[in-house]
Amino acid sequence: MEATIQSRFTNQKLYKVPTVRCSATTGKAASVFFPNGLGSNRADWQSMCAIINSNSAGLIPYNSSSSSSGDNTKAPMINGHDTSATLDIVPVPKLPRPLSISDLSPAPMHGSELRVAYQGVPGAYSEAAAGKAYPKCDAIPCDQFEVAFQAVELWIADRAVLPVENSLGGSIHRNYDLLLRHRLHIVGEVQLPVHHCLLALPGVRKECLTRVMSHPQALAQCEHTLTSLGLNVAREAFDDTAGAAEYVATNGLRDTAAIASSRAAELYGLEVLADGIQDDSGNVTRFVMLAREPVVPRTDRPFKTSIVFAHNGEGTSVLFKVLAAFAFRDISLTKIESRPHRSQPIRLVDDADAGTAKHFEYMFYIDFQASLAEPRAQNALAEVQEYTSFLRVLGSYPMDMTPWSSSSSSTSASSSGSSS
Ligand SMILES: O=C(O)C(=O)C[C@]1(C(=O)O)C=C[C@@H](O)C=C1
Repeated sequence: MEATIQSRFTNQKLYKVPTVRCSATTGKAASVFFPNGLGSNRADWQSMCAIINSNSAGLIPYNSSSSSSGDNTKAPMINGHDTSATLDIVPVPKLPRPLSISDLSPAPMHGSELRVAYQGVPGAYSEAAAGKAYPKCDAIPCDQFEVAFQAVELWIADRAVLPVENSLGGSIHRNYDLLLRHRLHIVGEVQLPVHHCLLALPGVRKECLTRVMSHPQALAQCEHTLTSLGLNVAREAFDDTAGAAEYVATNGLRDTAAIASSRAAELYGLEVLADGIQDDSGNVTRFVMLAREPVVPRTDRPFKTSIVFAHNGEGTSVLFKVLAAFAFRDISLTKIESRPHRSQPIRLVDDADAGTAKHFEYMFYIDFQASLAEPRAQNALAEVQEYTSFLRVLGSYPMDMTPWSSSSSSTSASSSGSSS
């Protein structure tokens, strides 16, 4: 079966492309031939959109007979999954390319004073968190958490905004480990209600799906809802939610859906098959803001302080003593996390500035509700220092007090479009 792509501006027929349609009876995608296999990366996708827009001959020119010659029964496969052309290709706006370890070249500024690094591509929840933390900032995508740290250290960005915990999936351990390895300071936090959508190419129905891709946290946050929607299909992890949406779009995957935000659907030309698919309507992710310099702690508004400590002596009572140091001063803890740390030594510096490498079994991370400007917090930390071999304050920063309600931020799963 073939169809035409028409110019959006002149209605002139530009190319003919074979289409794929899901069989009404089996729900399986029919095999089709696509003349120029769609590219598998952002550059290919953008240049393809440019080709379509500029009427160049990237696809088979209309009236050409070449599509009917040769083996035209096979769709190109991406990792074993069917791809096909889509008639609903929506050219994506020119999106910034994520920074990577091998390419940390500064992104152009868009007139904003503050550049904020986040992990993922445009449409990721981390981008939304950066916008919530710093409205009107220049959000800079990075392909890994590590790169976001480096971007701030190398003055390519002024801040990084990174997820540390989700109300359903728990801690994002990688960022706890990176907080320890890098020298940045936590200067704030934002809580972001996370409202997931099931996205697919236009015209694709739920019955056609053999795979759902997303960030592992997002897959975990939607596990039960996917099952209740009858989607007992393969799950595939991706670096970030919006990246999964982009991958489905750029590769024309009609048997794969992505879990991502509605903004990702708009950016990558996907349709929302189901809305609010997170297992808990109160799904929230906590992000921290990082900077090269700490904020000056204050007492005129609620502050939180984050610390990390370790102890390499004998005995199990250290943790008990540390917790008591806060309890006796009526300081509430909002988080305690332990991370195994045997393989990486920490360099400890003594009063004579002599460094020694020490191995610790575990690192303990604690967040408590007090400002470092408060004497009770300073006294608690002085006591903690006595019991431990290593103590570092990761930051003392204003708490995110924004009220949000689960009913306004997300709703229970509902299906829309052609998914029924
Ligand atoms: O993939 C994204 O969109 C992200 O911003 C990452 C991330 C995470 O790491 O937890 C952020 C919020 C959601 O919990 C799901 C994924």
